[in-house]
Amino acid sequence: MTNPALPKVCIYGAGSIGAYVGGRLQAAGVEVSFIGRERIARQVAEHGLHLTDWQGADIHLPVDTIRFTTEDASATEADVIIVAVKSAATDEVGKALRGRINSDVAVVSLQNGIGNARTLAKHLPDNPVLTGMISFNVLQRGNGHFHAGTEGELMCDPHPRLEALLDYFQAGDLPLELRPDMHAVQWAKLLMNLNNPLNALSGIPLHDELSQRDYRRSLALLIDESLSVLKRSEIRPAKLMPVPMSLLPWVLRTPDWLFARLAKQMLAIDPLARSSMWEDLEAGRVTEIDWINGEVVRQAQKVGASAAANLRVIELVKAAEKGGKRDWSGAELLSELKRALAAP
Ligand SMILES: NC(=O)C1=CN([C@@H]2O[C@H](COP(=O)(O)OP(=O)(O)OC[C@H]3O[C@@H](n4cnc5c(N)ncnc54)[C@H](OP(=O)(O)O)[C@@H]3O)[C@@H](O)[C@H]2O)C=CC1
Ligand SMILES: CC(C)(CO)C(=O)C(=O)O
Repeated sequence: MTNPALPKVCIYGAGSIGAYVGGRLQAAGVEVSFIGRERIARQVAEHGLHLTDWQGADIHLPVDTIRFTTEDASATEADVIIVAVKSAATDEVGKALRGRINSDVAVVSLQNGIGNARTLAKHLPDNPVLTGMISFNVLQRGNGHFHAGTEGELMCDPHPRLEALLDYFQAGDLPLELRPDMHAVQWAKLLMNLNNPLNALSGIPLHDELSQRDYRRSLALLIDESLSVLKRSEIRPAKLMPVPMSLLPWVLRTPDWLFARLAKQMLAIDPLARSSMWEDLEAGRVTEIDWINGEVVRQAQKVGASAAANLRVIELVKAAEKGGKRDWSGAELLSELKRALAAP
C-alpha cells in the first residue's frame, strides 16, 4: 500500500538503471510508473521485475503491480521524473516532456556525462531540473531481471520532493545524498567513467579488465590527461573515493598483486558486471563516448590543452560502433594511447 502524500515517481527510460532504481523504490513503497521501449515492456508484461544485487538482495515485483508504458503521456501524473535514457536520447525526452508537465514537477537526470541536465533544462525552462549521479553498475540479464553488480550510491541536487523520498531511497538500498556541488560530483564520476570505453573495447567483464595492469595503465593515462585539462579549467572534481583523484593514476599503475591489496573496493565487483558502454556496443547502439571522453576533449579545446589519448579512445569506440575490433588486449590499448600521446 503506497502513501498518497508521497511524491509519485516516473522513470523515463526504463532500462538497466531506470528499471532497477524504479523497481527498488516501488518495492520500498513509492508509487512508480515506468516509460520505456517495447523490448523491456514485453519482458515486464511476461515476467514482472526481478531485481537482485551483489549482496544477495532478491526482489520480485509481480506483473500486475507494474505500471509500464511505451507512451510519453504517463509522465504527466508524476511529481518527480527520473530520466535514465542514454545521453543520445536526452534531447528527445526533453522535447517529449515540453508542455506536458506542470512547472512544479522535479526532473532528475540520473545519467552519466556532464550536460544532460542542461539539455533537459533547455526544453523545460520552468521546471526544477536536477543533476543526479549513480555510481553503481546495473546489468540486464533478460526476462525482466536487473542485477546491481557493485556497491555505490546516488547523489543529487537538493529538492524538497527528493527530501520527502529520502527514507524510501534508503529502504530500497539506494542511499541518496543531496548535495550542493553536483558539478564537481559529475566530473569526478566522469573520471571513473573513462574506464567505460576501455571496458567496452576489452570485451571482458570489469573485474577481469581492472585486474590487468595494462588496462589500468591505459585508464591511468586517460585520467592523468583529463586531470590536467580540469586543472587548467579550474574545475575541481569532488572526492568520491577513499583515494584522492590525484593519486588514483599511481594506484592504477601498481603491479597486480599490490593493486589487489590497495584497491580492494575497486575490485569488489560482481564477476559478470560490465560497463554500460559495453552493453551499448553489444546491442549495436550508439554509445555515450561523445558525452564522456568527448566532454574532456571539448573542455581541452576550450582551454587550449591536449587530449590526444581521449581523442584516440573516441576513434576506437566509433570504429567499434561500426563493427570494428572489440577484443583489445591491455597491451594493445596502452600502445595505441602512448602512440597518440607521442604524435606531434
Ligand atoms: N548501466 C549502468 O550500470 C550505469 C549507467 N549509468 C548511466 O545511466 C544512464 C542510463 O543507462 P542504462 O540504464 O545503462 O541505459 P539503458 O540503455 O539500459 O536504458 C535506457 C532505456 O531507455 C530506453 N529509451 C531510449 N529512448 C527512450 C525514449 N525516448 N522513451 C522511452 N524509453 C527510451 C532505451 O530503449 P532502447 O534501448 O530501445 O533505446 C533503454 O531501454 C546512462 O547515462 C548511463 O551512462 C550510470 C551508472 C551505471
Ligand atoms: C558503474 C560504472 C562506473 C561502471 O560500470 C558506470 O557508470 C557505467 O557502467 O556506466
